Amino acid sequence: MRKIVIAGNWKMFKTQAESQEFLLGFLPYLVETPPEREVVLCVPFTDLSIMSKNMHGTRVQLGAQNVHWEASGAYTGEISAPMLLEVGVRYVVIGHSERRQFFGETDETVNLRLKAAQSFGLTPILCVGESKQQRDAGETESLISMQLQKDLVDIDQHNLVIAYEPIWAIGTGDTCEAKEANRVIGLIRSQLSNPDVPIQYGGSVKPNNIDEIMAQPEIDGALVGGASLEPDGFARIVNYN
Ligand SMILES: O=C(CO)COP(=O)(O)O
Repeated sequence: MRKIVIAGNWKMFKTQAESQEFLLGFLPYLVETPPEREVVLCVPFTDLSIMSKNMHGTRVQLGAQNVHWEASGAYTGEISAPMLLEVGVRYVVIGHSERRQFFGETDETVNLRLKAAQSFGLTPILCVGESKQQRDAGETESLISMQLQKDLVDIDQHNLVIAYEPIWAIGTGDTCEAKEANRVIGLIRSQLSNPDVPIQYGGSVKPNNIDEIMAQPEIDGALVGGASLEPDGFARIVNYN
């Protein structure tokens, strides 16, 4: 049985005060969430500590949005795995397309970050996916295969989540058709040594499309951006039918 993981990625949204207001609205809905679903909130670094304290004893797991590959060192502006562990982080998003696009992340640094996260016991959520241009050029399959090949060198596939996030579907309202997401995710699975790795879909996941997405046999969860910022909407996603 593959694990279901529904994760919110808040990106660069919510101050500490706003994060606490979210929790107050969101936590009560979890009484309806089937116990086998893992619920994760990947929040800005500055929210981690207070979220950790106030999520203690709940079923929500804490996630970060990036991690450096060294445990410590002269890396201004970076955060290491031991620092995340100390504040209660369990998951970390790695290789998000926004990191690759705006902050120069390469498959090589993504691989280093994955290794560091795993060596400290964090579960990475590795993001892969093609741009519109790559899709239109018929390069979706080859691009994703290459990302997986490079990103997963020496990675333990028993402590890993993968998110298929087509870049053209992120923040656009232009969701990848559920059947197409299912097809690509099946393809990703066929390239893994462990076929039980949970593989999420991400890109304009909303309360009104989550049921169809989660009805697909290959899709094991969602990585949710904009719709995870609002307690009622994210609760509807977590409590999909
Ligand atoms: O990038 C995403 C999650 O990591 C998806 O963002 P949206 O859900 O806002 O499209």
